[in-house]
Amino acid sequence: MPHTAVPRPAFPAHATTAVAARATSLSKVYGQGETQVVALDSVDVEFERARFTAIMGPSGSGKSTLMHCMAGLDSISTGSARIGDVELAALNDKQLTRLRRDKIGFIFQAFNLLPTLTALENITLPMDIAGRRPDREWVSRVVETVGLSGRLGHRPSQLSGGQQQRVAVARALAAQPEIIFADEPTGNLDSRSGAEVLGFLRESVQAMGQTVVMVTHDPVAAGYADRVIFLADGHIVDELRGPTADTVLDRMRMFDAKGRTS
Ligand SMILES: Nc1ncnc2c1ncn2[C@@H]1O[C@H](COP(=O)(O)OP(=O)(O)OP(=O)(O)O)[C@@H](O)[C@H]1O
Repeated sequence: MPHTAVPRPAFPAHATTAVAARATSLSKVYGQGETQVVALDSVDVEFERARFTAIMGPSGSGKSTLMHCMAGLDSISTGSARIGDVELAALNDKQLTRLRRDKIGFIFQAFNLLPTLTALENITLPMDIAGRRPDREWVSRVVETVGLSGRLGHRPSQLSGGQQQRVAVARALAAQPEIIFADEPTGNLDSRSGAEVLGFLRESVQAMGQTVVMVTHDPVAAGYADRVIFLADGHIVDELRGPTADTVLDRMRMFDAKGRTS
């Protein structure tokens, strides 16, 4: 389906790149000596702009580590992690904080909303902190897309889990980040609310040209993505384009069978 071109603000240096984020020979080692764990072992991956990528793999395979390293939440050991053309390892703490604030959106399993603020205040909070004036038209479009129009004055405690997660999705989308990283964003939701949230993420990619990278264990969630990459033992072992829940499940079964026979 064609993507609607949406004017994007602020980051002309990246506007021509088709890749929103890239890892090259990225390794991450925790600890030293006997307790050393190689969480990522020379990973090469590109996250294409205006695409929805899911990261899957067994527990401990390195999914969260990859996401945290790419999002500048964790340092890398060797190799390279870039957002657009920016090499994360070259930034000092202050620059990294600014990059995360200005260019990256986060959606976590816990919604991380501030209880004393309304839904709308939560949505615009990152921009308020950054001293950026929210683009009202854009925020309205996001709010409408995620179906929150009638709930903007509510505080998180007055919203259902699904609605709270939609606020978290809207908060990530409203600032028009270069890339959104989502860690099990539907893990705490019932299947209907989860489907809604995934539908909104899908819509944000398709209609708004957003780039989304999502860690998930759920083949149904991965079926909303354009592409699934599979991690095992800190390596990317496979990828699937145009996945469906069934093809993802088949691929996972294949890995399980291999794991049992090898
Ligand atoms: N801070 C840390 N210190 C030491 N080891 C760590 C740390 N964080 C992660 N690890 C190890 O790195 C490996 C990869 O962990 P990671 O959390 O990335 O896996 P995951 O695929 O996200 O797992 P899960 O699906 O269970 O969340 C694991 O062996 C884990 O124990």
